[in-house]
Amino acid sequence: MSVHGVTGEDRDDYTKGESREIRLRSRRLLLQIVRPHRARIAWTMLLVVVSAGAGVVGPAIIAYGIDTALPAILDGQDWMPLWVATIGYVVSAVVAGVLMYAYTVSSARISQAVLFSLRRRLFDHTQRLSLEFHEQYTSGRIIARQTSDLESIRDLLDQGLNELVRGILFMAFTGVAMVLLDPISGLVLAIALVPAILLTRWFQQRATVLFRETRSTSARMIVYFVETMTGIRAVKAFRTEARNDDEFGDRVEDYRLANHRVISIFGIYEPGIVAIGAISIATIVLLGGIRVIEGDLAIGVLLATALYARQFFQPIQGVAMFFNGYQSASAALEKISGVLEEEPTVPEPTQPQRLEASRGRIDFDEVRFAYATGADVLPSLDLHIPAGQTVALVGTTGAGKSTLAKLVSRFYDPTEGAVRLDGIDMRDLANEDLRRAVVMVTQEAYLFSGTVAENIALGRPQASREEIEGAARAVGAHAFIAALPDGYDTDVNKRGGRVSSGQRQLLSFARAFLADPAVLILDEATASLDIPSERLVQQALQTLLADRTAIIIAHRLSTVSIADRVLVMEHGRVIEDGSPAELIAAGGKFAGLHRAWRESLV
Ligand SMILES: Nc1ncnc2c1ncn2[C@@H]1O[C@H](COP(=O)(O)OP(=O)(O)OP(=O)(O)O)[C@@H](O)[C@H]1O
Repeated sequence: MSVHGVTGEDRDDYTKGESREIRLRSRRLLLQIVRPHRARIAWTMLLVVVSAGAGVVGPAIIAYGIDTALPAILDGQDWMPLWVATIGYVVSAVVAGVLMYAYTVSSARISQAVLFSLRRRLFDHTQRLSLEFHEQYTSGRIIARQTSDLESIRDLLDQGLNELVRGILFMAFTGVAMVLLDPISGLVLAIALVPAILLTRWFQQRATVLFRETRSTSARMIVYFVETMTGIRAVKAFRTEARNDDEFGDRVEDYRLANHRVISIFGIYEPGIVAIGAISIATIVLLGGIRVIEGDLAIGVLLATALYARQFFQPIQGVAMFFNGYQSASAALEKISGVLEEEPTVPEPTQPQRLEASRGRIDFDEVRFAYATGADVLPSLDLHIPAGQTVALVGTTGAGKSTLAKLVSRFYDPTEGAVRLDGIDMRDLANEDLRRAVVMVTQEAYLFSGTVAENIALGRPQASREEIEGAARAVGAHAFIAALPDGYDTDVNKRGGRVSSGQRQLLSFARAFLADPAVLILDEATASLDIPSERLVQQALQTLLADRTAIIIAHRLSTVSIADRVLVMEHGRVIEDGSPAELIAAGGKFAGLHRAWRESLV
C-alpha cells in the first residue's frame, strides 16, 4: 500500500519500509526548514555549551574557597585566594546567567522562524491543492494540521528542546567535574545512574502509551464538540441535546481517566528520581565523611561533590519529558509532511498558452470523466456551447450537472478527451487567464469576513468604490446595501451586517458582475426565496448573464425561461437538448417537468 502524501494517514500498521519512508520524508522537511538558520544554530550551540560550562564551575570554586582560601587566611593572613574565589564565583554565575539569557532568546528566534515557515508553507500549499483533495481530506483534518499539530511542534521547540540540550550538557559537565574532583564520588554517581536510567525508561515507555491515549481521547472530545456545534441546527431541530450531553460526558470522562493515569505515573517517577538522588548524596557524604576523617579527602571537595550530586539529577525529568514531546511532535510533523507531499491534481501547465480576451466558446470533445473513487460519472460527453449562449442544466439529482460545471471551471481535468475554451485545451491555458475568463458562483454564496464592499471587490481586487457600487446597482443590490448600518462598509460578520440568503446571492452576483468573466457558471441556490426576493434575483440574473456564456445548474424552473438552451441530463448523458420552447413542444422529459411546475403554480 502507498504512504505517499496523506494516503494511509490513519493507518497504524505501517511496515518497516513504510515507516522509514515517512520518517525520511519528515526529516527532509525539517532539514529544508532548518537549513536557512544554520549559522544561528551554530551560534546558539556555542552559547549553550559555554553557559552550561560556566554554570558547573560554582561548586568547584566553593571547594577551592574552603580548602585553599580559608587555610591561606588562617595560616598567613593571605586574603587574596578568598577574593579570587569570591570574584570567580560571582563572575561565573553572571556569565552563566547572561549566556543563558542569550541562548534562550536565540533558540526562541530559531523556533519561531521554523514554526512561521512551516505555518506559511502549510497554508500556501493546502490552498494550492486541488478541489479533489479538499473534497476528500475533510476540513477538520486540515484544521488539526494547522492547530494542534503545529502546537505540539511548537511545544517541543519552545520548551522540550531547550531543556534537552541544556539538561544533557549540564549532566555531562557535572559528571566530568565530579570525576575530576573525586573519582570515588563519581563512581557512586555512575552507579546511581543505573536505577535512574531504568526508572526513566520505564516511565518513558508507559508515558508514550498514556500520552498517546490523552491525545486521542482529547481529539475525540474536540471532534465531537466541533461536530455538534457545526450541526447545531440539526441538534435543535431533532432535540438531541440530552443524548449529546451523555455522549460528550463519556468522552470527557475518557479524557479525565487518561490524564489521571498520566498523573499517577508521574507520581511514581518524580519521587523515584528524588529518592535515587537523595540516596546517592547520602552515600557520597558517608563515604566522603569517612575519608575526610581519615585525611584522604579535603572537606571542601566533599561539599562540592554533594552539591554536584544534588544538581546532577535535576535535569533528568526534563530530558524524559522531551522524549514524550518528541513523539507527539514527530507524529505531527509526519502528518504535515504528508500534506506537503500532495501535489495538485489539476497542475498549472509548464508552457501555458495565453488567452488575453476570451470570447467564451466552450467545447467538450469526447469527454469521459470519473472521480478517483468511483465509476464513470460522465461516460462520453460531446457538447459545444457557442460564445454568449445561456445554457440551463436540468436533471435528476446525481445526474452529473455539478460535475460538468466543475470541468468547465477546471476544478477537475477530464479522464479522457478535452474541455476547450475558445478552442484551447484548458490544461494548456495559463491559470491567470482561466480564472479571469471563467467564474463560478456557488450555491452557498460564501461571504468572507470583512465589509460588504470588500466582499464584492473579491471579483476584481483593484476595482474602485464607484465600480463596486456600479456592480451592486446593476444586480439590484444597492438598495439593501445602502440600508445596512454602515452601507458598503458594514462588516458582514457583525451584528446588523447579517444578510439574508437572497441578499447573499445578490452580493455574489455583484462580485461576479464586477469580475466580468466571459464564462459564468452558476449553481443556483436550492433554497426557495419568497416571491419578491425571487423576482429580484431573477432580474439580477438577467443583467448578470447578458453578453456572456452562462451555464446555470437550474434548480428553479422559472430560471430556465431565461435560457437560450436547455440540457436535460440523466446518468451523465444529455438526453434532451434544445430551446425551452422546442423541448416543451417535443413533449419529452423536460415538457413533463415543465407541466408539473406550471400546475404547481396555480
Ligand atoms: N467529489 C466526488 N467524489 C466522488 N464522487 C462524486 C464526487 N462528487 C460527485 N460525485 C458523484 O458523481 C455523481 C454526479 O454528481 P453531481 O454532483 O455531478 O450530480 P448533480 O447532477 O449535480 O446532482 P445534484 O443536483 O444533486 O447536485 C454522483 O453519483 C455523485 O455521487
